[in-house]
Amino acid sequence: MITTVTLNPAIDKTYRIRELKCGRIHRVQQVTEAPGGKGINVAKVLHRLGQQVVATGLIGGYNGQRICHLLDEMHINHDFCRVSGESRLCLNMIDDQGVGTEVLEPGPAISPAEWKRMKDKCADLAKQSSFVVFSGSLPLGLDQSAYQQLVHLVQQSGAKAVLDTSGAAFRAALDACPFMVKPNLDEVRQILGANMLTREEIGQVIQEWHQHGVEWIAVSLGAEGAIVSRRDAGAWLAIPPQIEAVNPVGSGDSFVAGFVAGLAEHRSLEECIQWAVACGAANALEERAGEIVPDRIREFNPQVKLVRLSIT
Ligand SMILES: Nc1ncnc2c1ncn2[C@@H]1O[C@H](COP(=O)(O)OP(=O)(O)OP(=O)(O)O)[C@@H](O)[C@H]1O
Ligand SMILES: O=P(O)(O)OC[C@@]1(O)O[C@H](CO)[C@@H](O)[C@@H]1O
Repeated sequence: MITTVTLNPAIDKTYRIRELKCGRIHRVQQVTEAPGGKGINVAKVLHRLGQQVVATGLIGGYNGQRICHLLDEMHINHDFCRVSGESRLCLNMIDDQGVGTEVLEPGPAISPAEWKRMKDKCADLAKQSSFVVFSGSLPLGLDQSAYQQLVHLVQQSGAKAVLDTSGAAFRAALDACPFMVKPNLDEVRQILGANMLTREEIGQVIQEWHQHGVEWIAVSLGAEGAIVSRRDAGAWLAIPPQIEAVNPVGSGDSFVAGFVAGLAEHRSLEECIQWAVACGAANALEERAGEIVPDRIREFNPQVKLVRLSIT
């Protein structure tokens, strides 16, 4: 079984708007709604790939009920910790040019008792899981060490932790040596406090994280693909097929899902990378995050190019 942990789930709303301008009234052309938050997107893709998955995390209020209802409709197993606050709404407004503008609520405030229940649930689910995937931002009230605590706890029970988050929470979690991390390039820049990064500088960071004990590192680069590195095995630049993206929100989550599905099926290193990149590209063609078409992944998979890099 694979467990996905979303500490800050969301109802993802996508608005199609002709032209977005501050200070104006906008009439929405089309509205779509989906259960979201990064870990929930990972669960949706894993489910589509035929993996046995359970989605957990902290969920509350009417939005929380709605998220559970939407997951039930998709036949996705979930086992969330209920909290007293209201789960958030995340808005993505896409204009006629295809430019997306995201507005993300902070999420509810979590009490120490709610956090304790979350840790207990993670420990229980980890005992039944080969992989536990942690994705997304932290809701209010949680310490920046939240992922560090959870990664430590699940890896103690033998499951492998995969982490996709940003900022201080990411930095702190590195101390617990997650099995895999997947920041995007902006997140790496933010972690290092750098505006620009050369390929060599990305290589140095990857080396540093490997030395820390992280086995797999993927730095995703949007339409340009990803740099993926395995400790003691080297690094690759993976280039996706060129596509006309519809909505790339959730491509990172789809990448993580594809990668973990490959690992769970004991596929080769190259196959895991290609599958992940194909999933990311397939997601970018859908209106809703994580609702990829498996046939499209099979179509894209052989089109993903792998170039060996000499950065590690
Ligand atoms: N426009 C695109 N065309 C082809 N492939 C894409 C495109 N956008 C994303 N991908 C694929 O998906 C992967 C992940 O995308 P990206 O780097 O945007 O992740 P992210 O920023 O973490 O996304 P999110 O946080 O919205 O899930 C990329 O490495 C790439 O392989
Ligand atoms: O605030 P976070 O957790 O960093 O990001 C939340 C979010 O933008 O990420 C997903 C796409 O990756 C969306 O489903 C969701 O709304």
